[in-house]
Amino acid sequence: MQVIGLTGGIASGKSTVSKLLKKMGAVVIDADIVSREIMVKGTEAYNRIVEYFGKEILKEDGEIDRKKLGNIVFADRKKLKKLNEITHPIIIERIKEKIEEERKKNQQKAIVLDAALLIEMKLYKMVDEVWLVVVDSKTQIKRVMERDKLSYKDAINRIKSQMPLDEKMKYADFIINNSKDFKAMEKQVTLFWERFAT
Ligand SMILES: CC(C)(COP(=O)(O)OP(=O)(O)OC[C@H]1O[C@@H](n2cnc3c(N)ncnc32)[C@H](O)[C@@H]1O)[C@@H](O)C(=O)NCCC(=O)NCCS
Ligand SMILES: Nc1ncnc2c1ncn2[C@@H]1O[C@H](COP(=O)(O)OP(=O)(O)OP(=O)(O)O)[C@@H](O)[C@H]1O
Repeated sequence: MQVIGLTGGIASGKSTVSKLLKKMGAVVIDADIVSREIMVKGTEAYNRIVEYFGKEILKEDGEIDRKKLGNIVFADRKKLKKLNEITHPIIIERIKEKIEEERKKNQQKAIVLDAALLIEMKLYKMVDEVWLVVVDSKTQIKRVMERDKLSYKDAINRIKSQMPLDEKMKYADFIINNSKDFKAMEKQVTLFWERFAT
């Protein structure tokens, strides 16, 4: 079974595109969900994160307060680097396993790996094609601010913590422009999917 690596900057529309691909018959592996699963209470990642960031980042139930941790790491490059060092090797291993599990089941038309950091984490090496969702900078800032209820400055900080779009473009086999409405995006995705799945 072929694997599509779906990537793009924060709030570019990856989840929106992957929902559509799911309807069309793909199974989706979401790297953000994997990143949540590998740091629940009691895991190796959890222990190392608490050791480095302190108990202040925990909620009352002892789980990691992701909003708090996000606010810390997206404002401090060194701390983000540390969080990445702790989590990325574990996320990569878990994604590899998930791809293998889906390959064995062989129930869907394709596997979609939805990962904002597909290039940064070198996950693109595991996929057959890279699809990049792009959005113009103004629209991206607006969507981040609205969806995540962030200030302009915080939205910019998050966008800047990722690889610049022109760098990502070098790795892309196909580019989905999501600066316009849902319909315009759907049209492009349908065309790419028809070519891919037939
Ligand atoms: C910082 C954390 C706690 C914030 O959690 P939160 O639930 O608020 O956000 P969520 O995980 O859903 O991520 C939302 C978006 O933020 C961006 N983002 C997440 N992690 C990173 C990172 N390490 N570097 C740059 N951007 C990131 C992505 O665009 C992602 O889609 C969380 O993102 C995290 O643990 N990140 C480290 C693991 C990681 O790199 N995950 C992304 C795998 S592709
Ligand atoms: N074409 C569009 N027109 C208007 N709003 C859109 C469009 N595509 C996506 N959005 C909205 O923009 C926001 C970001 O989209 P989405 O959550 O799919 O991005 P993402 O790339 O998965 O984000 P992240 O990297 O944070 O996981 C959402 O609120 C979504 O509803």
